[in-house]
Amino acid sequence: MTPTQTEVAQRRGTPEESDGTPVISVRGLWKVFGPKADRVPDSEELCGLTRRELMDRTGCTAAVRDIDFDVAPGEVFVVMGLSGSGKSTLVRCLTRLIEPTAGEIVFEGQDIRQADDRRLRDLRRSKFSMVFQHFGLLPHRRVVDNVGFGLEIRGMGRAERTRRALEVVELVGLSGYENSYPDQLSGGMQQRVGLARALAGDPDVLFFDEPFSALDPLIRRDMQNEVIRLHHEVGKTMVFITHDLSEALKLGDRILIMRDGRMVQCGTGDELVGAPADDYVREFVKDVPRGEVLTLRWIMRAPEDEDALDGPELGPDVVVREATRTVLAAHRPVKVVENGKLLGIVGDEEILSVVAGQEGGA
Ligand SMILES: Nc1ncnc2c1ncn2[C@@H]1O[C@H](COP(=O)(O)OP(=O)(O)OP(=O)(O)O)[C@@H](O)[C@H]1O
Repeated sequence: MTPTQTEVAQRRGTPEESDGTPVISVRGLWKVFGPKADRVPDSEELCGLTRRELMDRTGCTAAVRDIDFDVAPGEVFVVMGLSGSGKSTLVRCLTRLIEPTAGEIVFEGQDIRQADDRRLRDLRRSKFSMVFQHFGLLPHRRVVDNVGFGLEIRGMGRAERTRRALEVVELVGLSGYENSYPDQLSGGMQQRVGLARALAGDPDVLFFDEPFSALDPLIRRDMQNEVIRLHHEVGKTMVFITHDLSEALKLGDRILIMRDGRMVQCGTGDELVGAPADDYVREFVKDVPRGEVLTLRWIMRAPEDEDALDGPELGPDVVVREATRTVLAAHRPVKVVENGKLLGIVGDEEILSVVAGQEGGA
C-alpha cells in the first residue's frame, strides 16, 4: 500500500519546532554477537569482512555496524530494512535491552551506555516506552488496568492511575472498552491498548518494533493513521521499525535504511526516492509512485528567457501530485518560491514526466 495524497499532505503538515538539539544522538554504534565480540569494532581487518567472512573467521555476527544518526525532537524516525538487516538489534541497543558492543548513545546529554542500573530503570520507566508486535497484554487484567500497569509499577496510586489510564484509553479511541479483557478485543484494538499503555507514562520517546506486522492490511492501515493522528495530538518523538517501505514513507519524517547491519542511507522519503544512495535503495524505491513523494524542489528547472514569469506561485515542498492541477491549469510555468525568492519554475512537461513515471531520479 502506498500513502494517499491526503496522508502525505498530513505528514507534510507536521513540522516540529526544534532548537536543533537531538533527542537521541548515536555515534559509531556496534553490536556484535559471538565470542570475543569486543575485538571486532576495533579491528580494521575484521571490520572489512563481509558478514559471511566474519562468521567463518570469528564465529561472530555483526548485527549493527558502525551506525551514526540523530533523532530530532518530535520526529518520527523510521528504521527500515529486510529481515535480518539489524533493525531490532539497533533499536534494542538504544534502550540497552541489548548491550551495544561499541559506540555512543547520547540522551539528555548523557551516554546511555554509561548509565547505572538505577538510571537505566528510570529511563525505561519514565522516559522511554516500547510497542511490540506481540502486544504483551496481561490477559487477566481489564483494558484500564493493562493501560495503567506501568504507572502502578512506578508507585502511582489507584485513583490517579485510573484517571490517567482512562484519559489515554479515550485518546486511542477505545472509550467504551475500558472494562473489557484483552481476549474480548480484536488484534487492532489490542494494539491500541498497547499504544495507550506506552503513552500512559507520558514518555519522551516511543519505540515501535514492527507493531503492525501481524495485523491484516486494512487494520494495519487504520493503525498507521492512528499513529499519525496521535503524533499530531501528542507530538512525541517516535522511533519506528518496519520492513515495509510504504509504511516507512507514510509515517517517517526521516527513514534510515539498513542492510547487513550497516546504514545505507538516511533521509526524508523524497530524498530516498529522488536521490537513492545506491542500487540497493534504488531497487527498494523503484515502485513508489514518484508524484506522491517527490516535491517541486526535485523537478523544478531554471527559467529561460522565453519563459513567462507571471504564473502562480507554489512552495518548493509542495508534493508534485498536489501541484498537478495548479500547474496544468496555469497555461504558463508555476514559479517555485521560498521566502520571496524564485528558486525555479515548473511547467506541464516537468509535472507530466513525473506523473507518467518518466522522470529520471538520481
Ligand atoms: N542473540 C543473538 N545472537 C546471535 N545473533 C543474533 C542475535 N540476535 C540477532 N542476531 C543476528 O543479528 C542479525 C540482525 O538481526 P535483527 O533481529 O536485528 O534483524 P531485523 O532486521 O530486526 O530482522 P527481523 O525483521 O527479521 O526482525 C541477524 O543476522 C540475526 O541472526
